[in-house]
Amino acid sequence: MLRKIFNPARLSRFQRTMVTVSSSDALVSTEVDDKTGYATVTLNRAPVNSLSLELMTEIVKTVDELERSNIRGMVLTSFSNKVFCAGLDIMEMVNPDLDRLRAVWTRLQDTWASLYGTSFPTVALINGHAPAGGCLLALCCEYRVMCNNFNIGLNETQLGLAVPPWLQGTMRQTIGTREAEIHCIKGTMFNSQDALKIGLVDELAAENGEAMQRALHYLNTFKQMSPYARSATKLLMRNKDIEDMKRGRKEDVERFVENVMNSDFQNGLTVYLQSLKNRKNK
Ligand SMILES: CC/C=C\C/C=C\CCC/C=C/CC(=O)SCCNC(=O)CCNC(=O)[C@H](O)C(C)(C)COP(=O)(O)OP(=O)(O)OC[C@H]1O[C@@H](n2cnc3c(N)ncnc32)[C@H](O)[C@@H]1OP(=O)(O)O
Repeated sequence: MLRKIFNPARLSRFQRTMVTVSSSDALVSTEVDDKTGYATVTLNRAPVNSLSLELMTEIVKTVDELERSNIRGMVLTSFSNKVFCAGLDIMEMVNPDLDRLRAVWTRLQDTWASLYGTSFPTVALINGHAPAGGCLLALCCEYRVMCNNFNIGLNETQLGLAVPPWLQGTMRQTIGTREAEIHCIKGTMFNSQDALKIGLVDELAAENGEAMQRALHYLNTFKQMSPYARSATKLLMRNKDIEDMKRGRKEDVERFVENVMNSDFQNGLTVYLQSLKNRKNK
C-alpha cells in the first residue's frame, strides 16, 4: 500500500502559500523558492553537522512540514563547505544514558524513513565530507551531486559498528549487491572521483554554485511530468523497504545498544576520539 502520494488537488494551496521556515540559529534552515517550488534545506549544526538527537529531530520535522506544504523538490545541503555531515554524533555513544541512546537510534531510523520516503524529488548537494551517517543522508535522496575533493562512504565497520540491514539495502540499490557487500564490510571511504565511478554519487561539481545548478537541473527534469505518477512510482519502489525497517525496528535498536555498550567498542571510541583530536593538532 502507498504510504503517501502526491495529491494534485492540493497544488492550488501550494501555489498560494510559500514558506521560509526557521530562525537564524536553527539546526536546520529551509528556504523555498516561490517561483520553482524547490526547497533548500541546510544542515546548520557547527562544526561538522554531527547527528545529535536534536538535529535528527529537526530533520524529521522539516521533511514532514515540507511534505504537508506540497513543495516540488528539495535540495539537502550543509552550511559548511567542508563537511556535509560527519555522521552520528560520537558523543551520543560515549558512556551514554540508555534511554537517550535508544532514542538516538530510533530517531536515526525515522530520519532515514522520512527522507527516503518523500513524495517529492530530493537531491543531496554534498558540499563536504560525508562519512557514515552523512553518507546515509545522501543515500536517502534520489540523486547525489558531490563537490570535488571530499570523501564519502559507510565506514561504520572501521569504527566497530555494524551497518543495519535497512541501510545495507539502500547501499545495494545504489551501487549494486556485490559492491555494497564488499564496501559495507570493508567500511570503504571513497574520494569524489571514485564515488562517481562506483555510482555512489551521480555527478561531480567543481564548487557549490555548479553543484546547485546540477541539482536544480535534476529537479527540473520533472517539471512537465505528472507529480502523481512520479511520486507513486517512487513510493511503490521504496515503501516495502520502509515497512521492513519498521517491522524490525525494536530488534535493530537493541542490536545498536548492545553494540555501543560493549566495552571493546567503548574503549575503541575513546581511542578514535583522541585520534580525531591528534589529527587536528598535527
Ligand atoms: C545494528 C546497528 C549497529 C550499528 C549501526 C552502525 C551504522 C549505521 C549507519 C549510521 C550510523 C553510523 C554511525 C556513525 O555515523 S559514527 C560517526 C562516524 N563519523 C566519523 O567517523 C567522522 C569522524 N570525523 C571526521 O572524520 C572529521 O571530523 C571530518 C572529515 C568529518 C571533518 O574533518 P575536519 O578536519 O573538518 O574537522 P575536525 O577537526 O576533524 O572536527 C571538528 C570537531 O568536530 C568533532 N567531530 C568530528 N566528527 C564528529 C562526530 N561524528 N561526532 C562528534 N564530533 C565530531 C571533532 O572531534 C572536532 O572536535 P574538537 O576537537 O574541535 O572538539
